[in-house]
Amino acid sequence: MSSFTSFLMSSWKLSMIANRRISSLTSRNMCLHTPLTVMLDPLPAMTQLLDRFASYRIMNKLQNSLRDRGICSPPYLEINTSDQVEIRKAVEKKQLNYPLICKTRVAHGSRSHEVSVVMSQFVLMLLCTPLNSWSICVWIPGPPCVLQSFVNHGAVLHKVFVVGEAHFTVERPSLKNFPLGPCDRKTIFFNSHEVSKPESCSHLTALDDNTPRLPPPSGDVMVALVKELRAELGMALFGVDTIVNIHTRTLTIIDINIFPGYEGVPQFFSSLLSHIESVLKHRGTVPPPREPSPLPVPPICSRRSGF
Ligand SMILES: Nc1ncnc2c1ncn2[C@@H]1O[C@H](COP(=O)(O)OP(=O)(O)OP(=O)(O)O)[C@@H](O)[C@H]1O
Ligand SMILES: O=P(O)(O)O[C@H]1[C@H](OP(=O)(O)O)[C@@H](OP(=O)(O)O)[C@@H](O)[C@@H](O)[C@@H]1OP(=O)(O)O
Ligand SMILES: [Mg+2]
Repeated sequence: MSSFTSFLMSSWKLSMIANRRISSLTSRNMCLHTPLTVMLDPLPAMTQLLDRFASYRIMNKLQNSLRDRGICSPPYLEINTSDQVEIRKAVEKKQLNYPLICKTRVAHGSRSHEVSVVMSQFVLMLLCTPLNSWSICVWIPGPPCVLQSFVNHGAVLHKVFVVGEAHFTVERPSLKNFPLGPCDRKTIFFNSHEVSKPESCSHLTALDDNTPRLPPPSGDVMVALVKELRAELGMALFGVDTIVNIHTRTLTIIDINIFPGYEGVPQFFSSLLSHIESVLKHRGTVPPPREPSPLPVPPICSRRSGF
């Protein structure tokens, strides 16, 4: 790793540590100094979703409690190293399936939506070689990042927008199906906002006409997912991105977002007002939301500890 990259990594780690301290101090201070201030969502709960390592652990934990409802999240690995042998071993041990989708550890911000789909072990290695210190200039995700098994889902994303007790599901374009298993296709690089915004129109989302369309996920399953996630996160304003596996029909969680855009939800403003009214009405009568609990640490591909 170049000294420049180390410098970036150290700054980022420091800023993450500082952010955590600031966010916990800020929320405490705000409540102490302005007792009339009502926090709609606790800052520590929001801060954890800036880090995909944390949000993927939550998704992984959730699938244990929701497996009976046919909900899961794809297997993934936290990557903290450029050591190719170590990464290859970890991918094999965790039984991740190619293609693999690679996302930055930091989940929000302009550099956080550069994603790649890696088709084979060989290309995966290239991504993680010193080449990547150079490729940081074009923002190809490299360590720290997550590798997640790609799930074929017929190019439809079901975005769930949560506002307190209410939630709304909108369909968005998404990545098309790819052949399962390693193959010698080139790695695909894209920005998530080019494929999954309402107006997105990309060759990466274009399906053959004869690809069957799956029915949308059942309302009951969505209710169960949102209920569990609200309790787990201790939050009321967030988004969860889901897809339906075309082979198993399982509802699959791929991402959780802090206070998303709610685009395509005309009821957002009225729902937010109802939520605020409800929060004010029950103020002091309900226990404060849970602090984020320490999560079990999954296999990490690293010789260093995280931050
Ligand atoms: N495991 C997966 N299997 C198949 N497709 C996936 C998977 N993960 C992500 N995708 C595709 O990649 C897109 C971007 O992924 P993701 O939502 O994790 O990125 P993001 O940058 O956090 O996006 P957003 O800004 O919407 O939060 C998804 O909308 C979906 O099309
Ligand atoms: O608000 P911004 O433009 O910054 O973008 C946010 C975007 O909201 P938008 O819909 O208003 O664009 C969200 O999209 P939807 O889930 O709602 O589709 C989601 O992608 C966030 O990750 C983005 O936050 P960022 O990572 O950039 O901080
Ligand atoms: Mg996201």
